[in-house]
Amino acid sequence: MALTLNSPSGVLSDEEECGAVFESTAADIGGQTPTQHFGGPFSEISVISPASCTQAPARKVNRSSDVIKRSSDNRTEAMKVYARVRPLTETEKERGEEQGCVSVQTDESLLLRAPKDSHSMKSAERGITRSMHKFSFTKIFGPQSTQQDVYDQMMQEMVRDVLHGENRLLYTYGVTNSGKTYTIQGGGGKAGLLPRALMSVFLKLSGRLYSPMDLKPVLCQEVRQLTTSEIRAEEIRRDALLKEEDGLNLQHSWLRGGGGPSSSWDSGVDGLFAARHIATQLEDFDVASLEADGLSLSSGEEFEEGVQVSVWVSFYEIYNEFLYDLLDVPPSFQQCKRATLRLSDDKHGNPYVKDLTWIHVCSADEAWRVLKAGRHNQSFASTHLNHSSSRSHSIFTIRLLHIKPDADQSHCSHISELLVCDLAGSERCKDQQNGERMKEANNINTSLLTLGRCISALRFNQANRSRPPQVVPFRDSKLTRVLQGFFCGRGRSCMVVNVNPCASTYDETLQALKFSAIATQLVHGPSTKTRVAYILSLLREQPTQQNDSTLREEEESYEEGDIPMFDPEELLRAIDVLKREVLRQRQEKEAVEAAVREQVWSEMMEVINRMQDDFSETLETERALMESRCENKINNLKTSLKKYYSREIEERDEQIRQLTAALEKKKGLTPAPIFPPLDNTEAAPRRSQRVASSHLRDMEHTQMELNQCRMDLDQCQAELDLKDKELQLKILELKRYKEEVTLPGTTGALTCTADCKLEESQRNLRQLRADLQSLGVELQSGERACCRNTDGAKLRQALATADSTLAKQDQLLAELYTSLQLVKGDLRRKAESLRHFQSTDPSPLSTPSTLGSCKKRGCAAAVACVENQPPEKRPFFRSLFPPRTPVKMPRPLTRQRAQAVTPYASVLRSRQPSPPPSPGLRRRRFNY
Ligand SMILES: Nc1ncnc2c1ncn2[C@@H]1O[C@H](COP(=O)(O)OP(=O)(O)OP(=O)(O)O)[C@@H](O)[C@H]1O
Repeated sequence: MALTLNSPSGVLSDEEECGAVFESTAADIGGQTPTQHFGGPFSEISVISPASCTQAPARKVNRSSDVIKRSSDNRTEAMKVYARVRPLTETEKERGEEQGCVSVQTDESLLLRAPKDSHSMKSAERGITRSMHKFSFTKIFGPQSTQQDVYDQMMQEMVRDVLHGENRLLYTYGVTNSGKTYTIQGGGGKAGLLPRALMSVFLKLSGRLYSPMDLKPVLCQEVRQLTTSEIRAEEIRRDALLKEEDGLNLQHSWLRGGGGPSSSWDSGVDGLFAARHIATQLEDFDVASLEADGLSLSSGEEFEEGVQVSVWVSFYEIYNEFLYDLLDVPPSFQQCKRATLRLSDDKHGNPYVKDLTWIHVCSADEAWRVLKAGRHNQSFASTHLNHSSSRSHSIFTIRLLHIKPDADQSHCSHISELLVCDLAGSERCKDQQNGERMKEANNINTSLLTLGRCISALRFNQANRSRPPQVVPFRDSKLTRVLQGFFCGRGRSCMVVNVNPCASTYDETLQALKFSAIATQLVHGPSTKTRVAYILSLLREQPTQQNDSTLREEEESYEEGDIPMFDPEELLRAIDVLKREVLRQRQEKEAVEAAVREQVWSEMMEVINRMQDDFSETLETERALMESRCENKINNLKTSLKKYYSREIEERDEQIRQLTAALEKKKGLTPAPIFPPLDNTEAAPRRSQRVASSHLRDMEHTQMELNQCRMDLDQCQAELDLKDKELQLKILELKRYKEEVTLPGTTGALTCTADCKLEESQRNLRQLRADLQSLGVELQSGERACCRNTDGAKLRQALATADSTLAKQDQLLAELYTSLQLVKGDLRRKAESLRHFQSTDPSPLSTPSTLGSCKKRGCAAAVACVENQPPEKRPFFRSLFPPRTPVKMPRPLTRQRAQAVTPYASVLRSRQPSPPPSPGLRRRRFNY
């Protein structure tokens, strides 16, 4: 059972990160399909060289945007990897190679099943690997796909891009005998991609071909102006090559007829020979008969007005890690040693094949004949898998010089090229019986392995941009050095994986597909013209009238690494470019910084919001807790206050009831309860109601106290009236005493009675004063309590009236005392005269009783000496607080007796024992 995996290759958008599948195994053994993803943005693949070519030293190449109207290189694109499965031949079917090990499931999905005798199946049976593998590609061409299908869906776009001035690379990869050469060049009467591309190019360039040979490509991608002699030499070279190709065709025909010896030449390395007669597989089909592809490139539409294109081709091979020029015609077909080519770097670091032969071609037929001539020089060998197996990597290049013809001197404005690389097939070395073939296989595998390592390193660097980059081993093989530019931004590449469906080559096919899976991870970055190589390309010497020798010297100087002198204008241009680059990079960094800041800000806001929510929750919990605690405290306080005030009110009500009872008892009435007993079972009112009722109760209480004070005052007034009456009576009694004293017989008795009455009056007065003092204290507190009430003024008025009354009474008493003193003095005189009279004339009046009474009078006189002082006139309230001098009481009144004396005293006593209110209570009562 096969599982469908992600389709990675070629379907990544520009902005997508590479999440492609490397390979997958499936499921017939019950394992879950493992996928390997490679992340990381592939914004660019290369920074080494610019996408477009460097400029020729000999000509001032205007690479302005008017030439390149279409620039698809300004965006990233995943590397396109195609797969092509060739059909099985009848022979292979007879050998039993058809075991269904390769099957195309969809246009993008290829399934490999390990055949029973394969190494993979053995490993799968041991549980090491899986028996099924599934691969995804940009597009899969099955066995029924024609060359035209492959060209239309794969090559056509590349040709168009090259015509538009871009660089493209097409290379085939696969095991030997898988159809690589067939795909590139064709076979069996079917033209491959290359002849079709040539045909397409020349069809599109019809009417725009630049026929003179005066401009020739040199170095990596530069142009040199040829002299007339050089042009002649180039013409001779081309004609010779075409003639050779014609001759080879004749020889080929003769050879195909079975006559003549096969020619071979020394490849130049260790006496290896390439079997030249094998190079007869390329069909001699007529490229001119090829149909024009669907690519519409109407004249004048895609090119700038006046621009013409000069087409040059080159063909070389990498054989056993040596480069051979396939267009360098040997002097004869005799055995000779081929010259090897050198790989060099220009001053910008771009590798190029030194002394490579470039042939100017004016038609597809000429180009095709050149290719065929070169192919006759290519190294082939007959292996046990392929009787005409390519033993080298062949690279055919079509280079287009975009030229603006000028009356004086034409100049090249742009160069683009198409590289078509037919790689040698990988194979097992142990299968090779021949030592040469084994060495070839080793070198082929080594170079292909290096290509795989380079792609892996590039993929790693793209996927892990934050980590230190891996060194890409381009220099480990000639093949990777030649192709390096296309992996580093010079242009885009396209890979065709040819699949041999034979069961016997299953293991090698699997390895090739795994390698291609790595390649699908690569992304081509934008080839900006602000890269280092491009900027350096601007810093070149201004071409002057350089002749050939100068150019040759210059070319040599590049190899020697000499530093040329730069033109000031070019330097200024380079500075402008650098400024723009700095600006661009700054904008990029700012965009990245803004994105990072945005991300950090959003994350911080998330954290802050979370913290805020947590704090709010905690705050809410704390608030609820505090509220419940405060509620409990308030309830407790309410309960305790309620109890306290209930007790307080009950006590006061009790006191009031007692006072009322005492008052009513005095008045002879039945007491009625003023306040009903507090009902504790009532529902507790609300706090505001409680406060209001508390205030009301306090007001009522104060009102009651005022009423009580008023009653006390009335009582005092009544007592004072009573005292006044008693004083009037006493005055009358004193008058009577006077009258009695004037009578000798009754003087003593009257005096004693007057003394007694006087003493009693004095005692009553003292008691009255003490009571008034207590009343004053009470009134002061009542006055403070009632200072805000309207009744306070009345109370104060009443008190002032009482004060004046008492002052009058004091004055009256003083006058009474004075009168009494006079009476006493008169009595004493009378007593003296009486004693004198008795001593001279004893009389019955001198009885012991009389003496006793005299003694009593003497005592009374002594007491009178002390007490009969005139009372000090003081204000009433000051008199209420006399100095605490002990008063000598003739008959001291006990407290109980004082209480029992008058009801007013009992009223005062009832107000004494009340405990002082607590400060809180006092505040509560008065502070509102
Ligand atoms: N799509 C195809 N349709 C028909 N025949 C094909 C196809 N592909 C390959 N062949 C045939 O298979 C044989 C081998 O093809 P080819 O020589 O191109 O393989 P190769 O991969 O280039 O081998 P090597 O790497 O050894 O050079 C040829 O005879 C070719 O005609």
